[in-house]
Order: sequence, then structure tokens, then C-alpha cells
Amino acid sequence: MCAAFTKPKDSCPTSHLFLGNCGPAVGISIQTIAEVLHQFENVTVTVPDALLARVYVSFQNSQSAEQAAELLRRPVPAFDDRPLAVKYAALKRTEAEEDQEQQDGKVSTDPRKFCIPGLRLLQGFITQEEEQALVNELAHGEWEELARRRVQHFGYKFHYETRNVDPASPAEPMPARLGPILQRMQQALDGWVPDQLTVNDYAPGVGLSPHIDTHSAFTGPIVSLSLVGLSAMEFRRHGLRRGVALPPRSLLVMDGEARLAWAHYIPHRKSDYVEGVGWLPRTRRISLTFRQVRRSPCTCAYPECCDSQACQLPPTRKALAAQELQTSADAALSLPSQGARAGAACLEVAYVHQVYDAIAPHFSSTRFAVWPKVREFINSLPQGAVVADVGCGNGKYFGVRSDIAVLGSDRSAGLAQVAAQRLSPTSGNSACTRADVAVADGLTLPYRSGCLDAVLCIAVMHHLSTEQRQQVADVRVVDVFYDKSNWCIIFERL
Ligand SMILES: O=C(O)CCC(=O)C(=O)O
Ligand SMILES: [Fe+2]
Repeated sequence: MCAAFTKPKDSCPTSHLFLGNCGPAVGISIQTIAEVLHQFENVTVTVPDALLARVYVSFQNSQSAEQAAELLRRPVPAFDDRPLAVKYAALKRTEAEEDQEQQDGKVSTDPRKFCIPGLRLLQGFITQEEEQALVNELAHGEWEELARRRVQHFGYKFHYETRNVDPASPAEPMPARLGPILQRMQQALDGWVPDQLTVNDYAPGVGLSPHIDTHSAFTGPIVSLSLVGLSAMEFRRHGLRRGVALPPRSLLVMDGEARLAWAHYIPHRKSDYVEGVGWLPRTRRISLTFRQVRRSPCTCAYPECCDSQACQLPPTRKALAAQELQTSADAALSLPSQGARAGAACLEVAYVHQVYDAIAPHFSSTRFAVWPKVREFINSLPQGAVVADVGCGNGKYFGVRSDIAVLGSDRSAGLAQVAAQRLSPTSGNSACTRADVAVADGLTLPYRSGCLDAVLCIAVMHHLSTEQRQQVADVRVVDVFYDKSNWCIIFERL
């Protein structure tokens, strides 16, 4: 089997077929295979090695693959009735994906096994009596209702629209009842003392979006005491996901890398699968998150996650709405809005660039279908055309024609790397040897005006967060070939 495909684990139909005794090596061209299968949508033919008589065909779904298998098991006149070996194939999973599959959905009671630096869980940190007394006291507090949960803040109010606190405005002090617990915490955490507390009250099944607490807001560890019910918390970094079960009365300590570079997240779900225990239904959970307000900028070793060092933390939806309002007001007064521009760029960094880098291998394995209209466009180009593929992703269009040159570019280094692997002589993608890949932003393409014959820009524009940025990209994409009367294809929806 070739690098991208493997034998399926069972005999169930998949959406990929292995065809033995078929392909250019025995005089059956990709074009002929595509024509024989023309009734199926989004078919991709992969020739792993032009010298060997085998190809892989990917379909939109397993039903199509099943129907095609039936068709191909009968003599096909276009293949000179050559008998083919027709088997199902599966996409090969990378080690990281297999690891992920194992971890998916499972939560562990012992985070030590994940070796996430700075992550600790101290079980039974408070007694049942202390827990009950705290729950009773908090019940009489003033809750702030959020969309799906309610909160109380002590020491300093946490502002969700900025994800920050105002160090100049202290709020209600922490409940006196916490005294002995805070003392225990101080002992467990080398003298560390929090001055801010957020209490979250989650109804059964309610979770929390993935986030890293704002670096510029808090210093030192972040510590969370769980009351009433168990909930899973997931830690995510670089595509890895690790689930930890937080039982009532336990204290979760996130310090160092765990606090600064791993996002934490509580999945919204009705039950959690706890390793060695089984399914546990979610009940209500109250958490007390203790933090220490920061008074100078963060200088941590994770600038990609640090709002003090770069504008990398995404603005919240509310902040963006405020920026949009400001932009409209600025536009009415014809003023440029620096803040909104920076906000839009930050949003793309956090929700587009970092996400694609993290999911590149998995994303790539789900993007193999060549869109028919794009193939049509590529096939319409003259032999020898030099074509840019802006936002080339995993480079799935590189191999469509072997007689044109493709300059692929993607803003995500992770995806550009996957595309580059396609170009390696050992990948078996002989048609891709006339392509090259760069990491580049569609807003600032590294090509001279008018230097290309054609440009592909497929499903790229929606990754830009404002219409204005989309317009700039449009202009830039068109510019690289504009002084020739040539081709450009910008596809968003088909
Ligand atoms: O509920 C928890 O334990 C965590 C809460 C949290 O992450 C936060 O408020 O930032
Ligand atoms: Fe948090």
C-alpha cells in the first residue's frame, strides 16, 4: 500500500478503493479511470507509483465506493476488459492521530500519566463538611448569570468581555470560611497566595469553551477546587487532547506550561467516560478558581499564547462586536480604526492560523476530493502554465496536471508542510514534481504583479475575518496575474 493508504482494519466498505492490475503502468490512464467513474461525484484517483499497476480511488462516501466496486469487478470495455483486483482501502492514520483516537473521549483520574509540565491534581483537598459549608454559603451570594452558567467573583471582578480584571478596582473579599483552605493551599503551593476567585456553577452537562486564561491578567498558577459533582476537563496543545476527571473536593493545579501553553476546556456533554470506572453521568459542578492578579506584563516562554508579548489572544465575540461598532462609527467619520484591524488579525491568528497548524495532519486526511469545477478550470489551462494555488492546504490540486507548474502557498506552516511532503520524490506523487510550496499570506503574496498565468484561490476568503480584508486579498490575488488576460478562480461555495 502507498504512504497515504492502508488496508482497512475490517472488511466494511470504506470510501477508498484499491485497484490492482490498473493504472498508467498497464496502459490505463487516470483520465480513463475518471471517465469510467464519471457518474460518481468528487472522485480522486491517486497513482502511488507510476511504474506499478495499482491505483487508489477516493469517493465522496462509502456507498459510492461500494457501487463503484461492483462496477469495476465486472469487465470494463474502456479497460480492455482487464480483470482488476478491487479492494477497499483506508487512509493511513499518523501516529499522532492513532494516539488521539485512543485518548478521545476518555478521561483519566491521574493527570501524571500525561506528563504535562505543571499539571497536578490533589485529591481530597477539602473535607465533605468544608464542601457542604462552602456550597451553603455560596448559595446566598449574588450570582451573575452568563449564557449557560452562573458566576460569582471575589477579590477582583473578572470581566468576560476583555477576559481581564481591573487591578485598580478591588471587589468583595473572599469568604472568611476559605481561610483554612487558603492556608492549606499556601502550604501545598510553596507559599503562593491567590487574590482573585471566580466561582462557576455549572448545570449538569454544561461545559466551558477551550481557552488559556489571559496571561496579562494573572501571574503564577491557576488553581481550581471542584465541589458537588465530577466533570471532565480536557487539555489541548498542538493537536493533543488529554482528559482529566475532576472529582468533588479535588484541587487542580495548572502551573508553568500547563497554565501558559495548554488550553483547558470542559466538554459540554451529559456523561464522561472515566478510565477504570466507566460512564459517569454529569451532575451539577461548582468550581472555585483561584488566581493571582498580575501587575506587570507577562514575559513567559510562550509568546504565541501570550497577549503581553503579542496580540495573539483572540478578542471575545462581545469585544469584536464593540470593535465593529467602532469601525462603523469610524467609517461614518472616515477615520481608520487601528484597533479593529488589529482585532481582526488577532482573530485570524487564534481561530485560523493556530487551529490549522494544530489540526494539519488530520485536516489533510479529510481533504482529498478534487472539486470537479476546479479540475475543469485546471484542465482548461494551456500546457506549461505557471499557476499559483493561494491557500493550497495539503496541495490536493498539485497533481491534477503534470504539464503545468504550480506555486502553492498557505498561511499555515503545518498545512504547507503536509503539501511539501507531497512533493518529495518518495511520496509517489510523480505529477507533483512540478510544484513548489511556500508559507505565505494571501494578503501579502510573495509574487511580482502580473507574473503568473493563473491563480487558484479555493475556499480561502472565508478565513479572513472582515470584508475589508477579503477585498484586499481579492485585489492581491488578482494582481499577481492581472496584466495578462489570463485566468483566476476564486471559489467559496459550490
Ligand atoms: O471550572 C473550572 O474548573 C475552570 C474555570 C476556568 O477555567 C476559568 O474560569 O477560567
Ligand atoms: Fe480558565
